[in-house]
Amino acid sequence: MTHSDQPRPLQSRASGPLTGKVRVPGDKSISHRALILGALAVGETRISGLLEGEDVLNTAKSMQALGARVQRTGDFAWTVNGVGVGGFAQPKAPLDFGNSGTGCRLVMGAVAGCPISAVFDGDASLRSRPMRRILDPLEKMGARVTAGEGGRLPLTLQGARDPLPITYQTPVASAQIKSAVLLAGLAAPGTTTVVETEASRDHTELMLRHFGADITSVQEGRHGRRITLVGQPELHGANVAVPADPSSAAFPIVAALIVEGSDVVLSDVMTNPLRTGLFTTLREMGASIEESEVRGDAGEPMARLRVRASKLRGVEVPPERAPSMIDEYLVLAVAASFAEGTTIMRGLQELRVKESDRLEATAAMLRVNGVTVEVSGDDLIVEGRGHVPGGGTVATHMDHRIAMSALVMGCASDQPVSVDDTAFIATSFPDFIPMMRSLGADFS
Ligand SMILES: O=C(O)C1=C[C@@H](OP(=O)(O)O)[C@@H](O)[C@H](O)C1
Ligand SMILES: C=C(OP(=O)(O)O)C(=O)O
Repeated sequence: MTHSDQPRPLQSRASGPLTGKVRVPGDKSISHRALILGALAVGETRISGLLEGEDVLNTAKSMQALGARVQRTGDFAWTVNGVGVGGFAQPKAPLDFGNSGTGCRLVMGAVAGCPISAVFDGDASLRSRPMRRILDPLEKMGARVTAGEGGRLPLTLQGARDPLPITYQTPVASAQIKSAVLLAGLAAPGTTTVVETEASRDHTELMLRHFGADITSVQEGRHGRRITLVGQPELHGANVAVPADPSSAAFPIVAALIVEGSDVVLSDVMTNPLRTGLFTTLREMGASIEESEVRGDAGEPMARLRVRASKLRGVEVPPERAPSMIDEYLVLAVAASFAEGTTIMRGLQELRVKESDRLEATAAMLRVNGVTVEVSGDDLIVEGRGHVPGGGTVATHMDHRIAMSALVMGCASDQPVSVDDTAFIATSFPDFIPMMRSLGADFS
């Protein structure tokens, strides 16, 4: 487990305009994948801009424990010398993924295609999250699992000696399920197919192609995808430049929108359309977010974003947008609290199985700060009044995104907003507090 320290509370109070230019850290999803694919490739992978947050560092450690050589060569610069598809060694100790669902679930997929056994574990938050959604397809591919009730961590996964290729329809839109199946499918002969009715982030597909795999993705139905991977490729080491994480950028963006007079620039923000639902929604609410310097690397687009304080209005966010902004609803709810009018966010059932029950935790964060909010089934309804009273203490429940969202809320609320613990921010955005202070935020 990663956090045994005392909780680190913090208070956020209204400040003058936020101004300046920042680059938020590397994308978390891409960072995990670069380490894992580097470990499954033959030869050297050089990664620049890696997110050096606890979640990703735990994935790096697990790759090392499975036999890859992982080295830090400079600031955010890492090399991985891989073992080849199916080549993981038996780890000598349990693999500890801390707070990270992505690291744990993707590595389960990679291990499922190797004839080794590994124990997977994590912190109290990760131990409470569902793993059956990953274990079910991996068992179909030949892996064997010994787990506690409901397939929770800690669990032992015995990879398949002769993994079977499968066609798998994901039960929920989840890039973690899709990626686990594809990573296991690398070691299987023939083709592994994943069908999703709602497209989820496609970083695994893009990066597999970049490392030399034969993988195709075609539209399936209105919003879905059918992804087909040819098994047993020789992946070759590659260079990966990790763009800035749009899910981390979301926090300074919303802060700039709600603090009067703000003008903030964010460089290299990844703008993969399967990740930009928040930007679409904020623009519908009236946000001024200008894109320039648009470019791409290894299939991942990125841009410079200029964000200026804006008068926001309430909107309705359709359920089919959820996969492209699944981690951003917490901070969207903060923006919605400062808007004029009602914001309805539909189809948020997946928020209940993140680092915390984010649907209830978001509602509690707003309520304790004087915002009228309702959870109705899987929908979140926020009554925006153009200002937020604040004055509350937010329970973060081992969840980095609750802590950061609450601190953003305090940047413009009438009274300061307190959070009970900022320690988990280090899982995804270690420099969040100093970076926000550099823009002018008042955290103390
Ligand atoms: O594949 C990924 O990198 C991620 C997928 C999403 O989870 P689900 O696959 O559970 O939707 C997201 O919430 C998580 O932060 C990162
Ligand atoms: C859900 C998240 O991550 P994970 O599933 O990797 O724990 C997140 O970062 O918001």
